[in-house]
Amino acid sequence: MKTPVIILSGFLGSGKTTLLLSVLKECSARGLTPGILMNELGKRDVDGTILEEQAGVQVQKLLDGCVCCSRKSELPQGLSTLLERSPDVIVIELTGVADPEEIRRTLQEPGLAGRLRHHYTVTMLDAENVLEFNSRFSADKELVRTLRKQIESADLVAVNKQDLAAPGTIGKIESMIRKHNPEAAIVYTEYSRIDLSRLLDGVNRRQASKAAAVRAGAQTPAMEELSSQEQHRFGGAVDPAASHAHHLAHNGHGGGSTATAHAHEGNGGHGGHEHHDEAVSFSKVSTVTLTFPAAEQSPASLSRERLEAFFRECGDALLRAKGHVALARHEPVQLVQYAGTRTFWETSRYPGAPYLVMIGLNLNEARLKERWSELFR
Ligand SMILES: Nc1nc2c(ncn2[C@@H]2O[C@H](COP(=O)(O)OP(=O)(O)OP(=O)(O)O)[C@@H](O)[C@H]2O)c(=O)[nH]1
Repeated sequence: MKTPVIILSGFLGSGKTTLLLSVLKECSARGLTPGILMNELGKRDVDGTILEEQAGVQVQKLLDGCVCCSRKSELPQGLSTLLERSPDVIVIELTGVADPEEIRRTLQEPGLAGRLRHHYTVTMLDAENVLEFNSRFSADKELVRTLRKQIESADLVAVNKQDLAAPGTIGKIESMIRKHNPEAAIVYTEYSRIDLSRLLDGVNRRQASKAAAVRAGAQTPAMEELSSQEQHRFGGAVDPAASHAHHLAHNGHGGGSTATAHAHEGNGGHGGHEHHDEAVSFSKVSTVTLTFPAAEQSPASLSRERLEAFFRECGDALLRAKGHVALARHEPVQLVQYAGTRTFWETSRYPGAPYLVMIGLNLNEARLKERWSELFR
């Protein structure tokens, strides 16, 4: 029996992890065992920690790069590791700059095609900001193209953050989605609350299906049938030419001809991963991880206001920030999330050393680190 795979896609901060948390709850209510694969651009795993903390699940993590390009060769191994745990369904949360179509192609590779089937792709959109992306990212054509592909390859587009959207924008967003994807279902959500039967209907418990198959004296044909329907719906087998074109495109734009350009972590973040020489990349998105000085070296320490001003100072270059931060006045450690120009705060139970991951376009790492250290003077 092939294991169904759900792909969660969408730009940075659009609500993928929020959706994943409700998918996990629903899996639990349905008695399903999920396998989670989470990909992060940065070296630190903020979202995986949230899932482990809030949903108590084990997460297979692929950090420090994107599984649609620089970390692509690690995806099959990550999926195989998950399959060893015999999950009923696998959910892949992509980075905000991943092309879900590349993941679908990987699922069709020999070695995986017989064990996995694509079940559903959901793309989350940030209703407050999505209409500005084309002009905001006009200098990074590959990023614009990837965001378009996220919409094109979705079975369901969730226009999230309705509470923050300006009146009158919804019609424009819907027209934009329809231009790129005439068939996808569209839903309008707050905090990624969607009808999860769309995603989970057709996902069965392995044990239950096995028993049914034994009773029927046959394999479970329904699953295999769905798989071929899916293949038909999405154009059948992998088109090697299309795949090749994608990689040429990766190579040809944005000046990023090496893997380090896509999710480059300053400070040699990609060292030690031998596949990088052959990987290609496209976007100018990069990450920088900021750490905290020891408490005794930072008597003035950090406040929420100063940190929010620090984010604002980065301007349009900053796309996303997240981390567990230690603040002044003995406040408990905070999970801070900067997404779409807003900052969200939550008390964190993260027990490790505090840190902050900054994700942006052409981030100036040296300048960022200098300004960061000034916050503690
Ligand atoms: N106001 C508001 N905030 C939301 C909504 N959905 C999600 N958020 C918040 O937006 C922030 C980012 O949400 P995530 O679910 O982490 O987004 P993501 O797409 O997983 O982010 P990355 O993995 O970094 O790309 C979090 O602080 C969420 O609580 C919404 O509908 N309204």
